[in-house]
Amino acid sequence: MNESTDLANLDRKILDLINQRQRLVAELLHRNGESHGLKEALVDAEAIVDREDAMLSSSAQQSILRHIVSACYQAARPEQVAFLGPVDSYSHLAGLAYFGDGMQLTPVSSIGAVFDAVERGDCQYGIVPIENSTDGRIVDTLGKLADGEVNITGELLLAIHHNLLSHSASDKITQVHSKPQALSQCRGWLAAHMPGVELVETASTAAAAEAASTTPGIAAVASLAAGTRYGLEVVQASIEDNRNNVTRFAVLGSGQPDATGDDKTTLLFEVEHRPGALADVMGIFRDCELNLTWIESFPQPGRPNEYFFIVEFPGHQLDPPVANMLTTLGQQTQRVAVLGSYPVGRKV
Ligand SMILES: O=C(O)C(=O)C[C@]1(C(=O)O)C=C[C@@H](O)C=C1
Repeated sequence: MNESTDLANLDRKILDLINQRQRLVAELLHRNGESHGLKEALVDAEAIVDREDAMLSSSAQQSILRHIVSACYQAARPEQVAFLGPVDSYSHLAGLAYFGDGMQLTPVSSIGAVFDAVERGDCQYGIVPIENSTDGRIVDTLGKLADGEVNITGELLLAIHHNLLSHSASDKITQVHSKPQALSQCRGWLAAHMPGVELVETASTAAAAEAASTTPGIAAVASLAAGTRYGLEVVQASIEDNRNNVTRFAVLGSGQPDATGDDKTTLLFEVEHRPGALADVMGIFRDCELNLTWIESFPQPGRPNEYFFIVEFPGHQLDPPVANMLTTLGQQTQRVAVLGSYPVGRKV
């Protein structure tokens, strides 16, 4: 037997095992219904990747397992994830990294449409950017989260490296297209290297790459994957102003994930319009020893000078310190809504 036959035999065994696994998933879903969904299965799969003896890195093992887990679920019970498209947007790349490519990822045309698809039940999950390390919060996402129709069920932190992509050489570029957040993350580089070139806002970075592919003189700020898909040249790679540029994505769904021991909670609250109201709420977090990792204020539509607040802190809403804090907060604020308690996300 030569090495290539050995390898082919191993591959057959791997496929047999995956098929065996798929049948087991189908049986479990038939018996237990919705109680153990894809999201929980992905969390379980991550937890078993801890093999010191393995030659593959733990991130490679995780990525292989994620694809197998999602392909098995997809075959047993097809589910869809809505994302801001077209394909090869950063939201698409985040969806692939989180769910694996066995899952059906469905492009829609705006962040609002991702929420709508999950609310209507057309898609079981959605993935949306929530915060960028250079540019801050993503307003469209926070506005829709405040409606409270869907939950955050997970998160993923994606390293973002932008590229200037075009059919034209840099001295022939007359317009640079991209989503406002992406243009903003590169504003220093664009001011230094493309002075006087018109900046045009698009619905997504991948939509910008599509536009650049059809019109000479247009360049896009987008992912390398989008450049390859649309046959564009890389005029300049890594043009983000901050080398550690990271966007945090929220995974939307209708369920409430169980506690895992390494969770965080995203919370929305509204306080009375009176002196010290916000300080009183901060005192509740202090007394319950909950360390805030994010705080955002957001204007109340149609109520000048009034705001709602979104905060995040470690812990699950069913953990006793968090549950106690929620009871007190409920008594002292006008509105409290847990937007999600979910496992702390990994960075890819
Ligand atoms: O336009 C895209 O490719 C997106 O997925 C959206 C988005 C965003 O709005 O933050 C996501 C990540 C990057 O920060 C830039 C753009």
